[in-house]
Amino acid sequence: MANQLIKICGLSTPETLAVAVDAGADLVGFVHFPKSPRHVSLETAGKLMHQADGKAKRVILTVDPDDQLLDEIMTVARPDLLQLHGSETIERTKEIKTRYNIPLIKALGVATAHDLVQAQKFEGIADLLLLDAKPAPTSEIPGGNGIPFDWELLAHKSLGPQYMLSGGLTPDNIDRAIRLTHMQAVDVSSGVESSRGIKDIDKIQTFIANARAAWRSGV
Ligand SMILES: O=C(O)c1ccccc1N[C@@H]1O[C@H](COP(=O)(O)O)[C@@H](O)[C@H]1O
Repeated sequence: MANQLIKICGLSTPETLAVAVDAGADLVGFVHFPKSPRHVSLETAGKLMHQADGKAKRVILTVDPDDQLLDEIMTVARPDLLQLHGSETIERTKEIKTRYNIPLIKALGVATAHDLVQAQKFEGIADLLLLDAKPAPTSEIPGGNGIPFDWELLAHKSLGPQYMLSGGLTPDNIDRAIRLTHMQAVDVSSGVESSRGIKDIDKIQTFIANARAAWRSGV
């Protein structure tokens, strides 16, 4: 994979997937979590994955999956990477890595500097550590809520290339987010939608162009 990574998550149609891939997304994500407005069945995910084969790395996002679901994901959808976006512990993450031997993205909620210390404990266990805002207590879903956390927490850190920034990123704020945090990997879902769960072609293209421009300018 490239040094700088852009992941477009929550894709659910062939048209928007094609736009993301053509615009240069490095990773494309499919959400398999029934409470999400972006949920796709594993059969649909499998078809979308086939479409993106060889063009972008394909990610299935799940929340606290048990082994039965993971077995199904590996057989039916066959992703390149698995995103764990629940409260999977270090032990559970290690167990999944050992059992399935697949690159893992582990999402970690951030609200304070202490959360970054907690996130660092997953270094070397998951392949990418996705820093996301913590969901509101009333939220139905643990991510994909379009909420940013305080990027100033990352401003004077030099986190390695295994860290990925997410949470409330948009085409309008991605330049500032990259300049402030110096992150080399970013992930977006809500910020490239016209309404909840509906991806917007222009926003996908602009997000990717703006992220690449920020990195090109030397941050
Ligand atoms: O997108 C979802 O519906 C979703 C559901 C359950 C867990 C995570 C989900 N999305 C991920 O959340 C982050 C941030 O998203 P946003 O850009 O703030 O909307 C991102 O990694 C999505 O992949």
